[in-house]
Amino acid sequence: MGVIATQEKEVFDIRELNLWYDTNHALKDIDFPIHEKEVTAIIGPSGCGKSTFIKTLNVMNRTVPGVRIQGEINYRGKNILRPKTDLVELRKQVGMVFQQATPFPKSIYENVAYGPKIHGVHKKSKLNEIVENSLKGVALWEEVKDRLHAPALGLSGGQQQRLCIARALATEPDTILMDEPTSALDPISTMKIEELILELKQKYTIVIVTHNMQQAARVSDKTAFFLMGELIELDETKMLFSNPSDQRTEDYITGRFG
Ligand SMILES: Nc1ncnc2c1ncn2[C@@H]1O[C@H](COP(=O)(O)OP(=O)(O)OP(=O)(O)O)[C@@H](O)[C@H]1O
Repeated sequence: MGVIATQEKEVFDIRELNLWYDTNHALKDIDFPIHEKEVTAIIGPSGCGKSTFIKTLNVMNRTVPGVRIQGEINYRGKNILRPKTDLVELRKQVGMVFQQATPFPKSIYENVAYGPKIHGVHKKSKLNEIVENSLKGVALWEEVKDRLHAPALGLSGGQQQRLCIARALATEPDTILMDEPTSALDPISTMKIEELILELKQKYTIVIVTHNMQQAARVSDKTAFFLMGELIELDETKMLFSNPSDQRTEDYITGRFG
């Protein structure tokens, strides 16, 4: 595995993470640091454990029947796999955006205001401010400011995905997890999300699962290559794509399999 010599601040420090779905050993002894205000991309062939890994970062898969998780996921110094972790608070800090944009069947405004309301913000002027700032944060404000109370499901796919990112921003997170956020989008909407990712990393730590190696190369600082549940290589993106240290990484990025 490529070694990263770094003084950067760790947001996640994952140690010997193992996950089984019944007898299927889906994540194997993963050691993985994730650094602040960087974009970390996860690549690898179908079924290698990318989604499983990213979902584990905000403990989304603990309730899947038959799941068993071992090891440590230290987030800002605390092991979030401990049973007493406050998952509502964790997910406020570590937001998630999925492959299919999943707005609630409510207005654009309500989609963004929902999270802050759950966390106790009820003052209308404060909610208005959060909605405006979050939508500006994803470059959607100009497109929707005159129809904030229209149904979110009336937006285009790309707009819906940006709305979902705005919804994640509304709770003032620290980290945003993105599981193939552009795989259902056309090239222009994809480009907008990629531009957004590069802007968001000024303020947030981002982890993105992608099938698309060019996308990983365009948006990420670090790239991790998974294969059959193992983390094969984690390195600076430029290094991983130009001079991988593991033959399996080289075979994958040069299209010999996958
Ligand atoms: N909810 C689940 N229940 C049982 N097994 C699962 C579940 N989710 C994933 N798996 C299994 O875990 C392994 C890793 O799957 P995962 O979805 O994490 O891979 P992936 O790399 O994200 O794949 P893809 O690129 O196709 O989305 C696979 O063998 C898959 O069948």
